[in-house]
Amino acid sequence: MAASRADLADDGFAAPRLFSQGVSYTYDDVIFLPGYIGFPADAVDLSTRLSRRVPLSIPCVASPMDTVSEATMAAAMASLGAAAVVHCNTEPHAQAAIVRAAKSRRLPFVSSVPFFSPSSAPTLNDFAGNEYALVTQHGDSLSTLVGVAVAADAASREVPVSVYEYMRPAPRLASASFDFEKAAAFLADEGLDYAPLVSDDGEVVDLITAKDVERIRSYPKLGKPSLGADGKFVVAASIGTREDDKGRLEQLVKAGANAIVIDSSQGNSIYQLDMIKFAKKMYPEVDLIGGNVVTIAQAQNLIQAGADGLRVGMGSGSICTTQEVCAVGRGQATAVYKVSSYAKDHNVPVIADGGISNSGHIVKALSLGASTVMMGSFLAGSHEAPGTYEYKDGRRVKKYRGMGSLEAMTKGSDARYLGDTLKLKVAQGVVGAVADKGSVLRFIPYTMQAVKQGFQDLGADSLQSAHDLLRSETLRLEVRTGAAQVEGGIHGLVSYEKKAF
Ligand SMILES: NC(=O)C1=CN([C@@H]2O[C@H](COP(=O)(O)OP(=O)(O)OC[C@H]3O[C@@H](n4cnc5c(N)ncnc54)[C@H](O)[C@@H]3O)[C@@H](O)[C@H]2O)C=CC1
Ligand SMILES: O=c1[nH]c(=O)c2[nH+]cn([C@@H]3O[C@H](COP(=O)(O)O)[C@@H](O)[C@H]3O)c2[nH]1
Ligand SMILES: [K+]
Repeated sequence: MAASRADLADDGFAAPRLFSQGVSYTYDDVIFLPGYIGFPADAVDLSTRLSRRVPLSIPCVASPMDTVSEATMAAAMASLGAAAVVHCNTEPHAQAAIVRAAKSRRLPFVSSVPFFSPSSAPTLNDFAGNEYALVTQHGDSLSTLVGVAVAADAASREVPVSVYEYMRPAPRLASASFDFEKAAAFLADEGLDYAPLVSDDGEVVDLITAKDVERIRSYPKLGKPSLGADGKFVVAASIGTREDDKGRLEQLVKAGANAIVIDSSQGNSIYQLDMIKFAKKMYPEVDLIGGNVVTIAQAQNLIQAGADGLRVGMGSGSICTTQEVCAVGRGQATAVYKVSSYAKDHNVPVIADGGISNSGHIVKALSLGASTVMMGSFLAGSHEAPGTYEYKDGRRVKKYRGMGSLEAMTKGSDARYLGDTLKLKVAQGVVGAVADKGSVLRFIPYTMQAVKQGFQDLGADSLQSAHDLLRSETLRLEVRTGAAQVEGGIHGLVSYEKKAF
């Protein structure tokens, strides 16, 4: 006998019913009921939008944090079809330089190769762990390339000598517009171990080595990169809402930032509304992402002011203490669902920001209406995040800190972060460390494969299809009890090894 309509309607809750009970739920609280699989997992299309006019091929965004998003992260994320938002905890010209660096190439990395002038006498330390350095007329990227210095050659001298005594002649130059396959073919065809990359206007942008090629070849094949209308990598950048952020905004737009994120924990402020209106008037061609918001009323104000995207999440971040300190915020599943259900009617994509620690959280965020997820801790242990690895209790870790931590506030955002309005500084974030996760070029593709499998289980072959299932109330979900959450995790084993891929 076929199940009755009433039986079907009673099996699990539709989202509007679940999220209207006065309970703040987060990702782990809820679980989706499976749908019908009518297609292979590989057929799932994860393409999406960061904001109204910025398409991405995968729904991942790196947080605007100084331990997450600088040039290397931005280039790697764009080459994967995702995007990074370059943080603003630095001088405007330095932030703009990061945006420019990431946009000046088509390779999935930015190496921090040092530049020397021919007369300089660097020590091995000056190579900062790099095997090579570029020698240019004036020791900067804008002057003519005259040679390449090899660290081993510097190390073999008893005392530092001028670079020109041992530098090697500059090999044939590769174009900074070469993508990875083209650059790899160039090195192979020319039989080179390394080649400097030079932009169309003659700036020496970087150096690619055969070792880089080998390393990148060991990762999953790169997909469709995120390219803007300018044909360059999509790179976003953040600003604050102070008067001097207007100058920062101008520099970022000039550097080619494809989207601007106004970075605040509580976006529904007169300061942000004024900044959105100003930016939309001055730079109508650049997408503006407002936030953070967690309610429909907040979202409404930002959308009315002209926001092209919304960042959703308050207190959900792993390093975040806002809910504890200020008693405001919302469970992230509820926040994403509520804001998305309003923003969709205005064609404004939602970024689910914070609280992502596994692929299941990504499936949940996207199926609850988000167009992308923004991640801090998930990416901060990667090779591409700023900073160097350290050892803590025998584990290789990288520092990860909240932008509202005392340490980050005193680093640079002092003025913007309370400094000039409040005499007494109170932290809303902590400083910590996260485990080494290897390269984002390796673990993001695996994570996206897991997300595709989740979508397949739901019966959604795209983000749009997941959103349709949600809105038509075909997608069913339930709250998990504490015991159900324990059951859903690994349990009852004496020991185990957890290896995701
Ligand atoms: N997503 C989250 O839950 C949270 C994120 N954060 C992160 O920490 C960093 C700092 O966040 P916030 O403290 O919210 O920064 P914010 O710059 O928005 O606010 C800091 C303080 O400055 C004030 N302010 C801003 N513009 C002003 C102006 N033009 N004139 C006078 N006063 C002004 C604000 O009202 C607030 O009191 C950001 O990177 C943010 O993403 C911090 C807390 C929570
Ligand atoms: O309360 C906070 N205090 C802070 O100091 C802070 N710094 C960042 N953020 C927010 O956390 C997000 C990253 O969260 P995850 O590590 O969970 O991915 C980020 O994307 C931000 O939204 C903060 N929140
Ligand atoms: K938190």
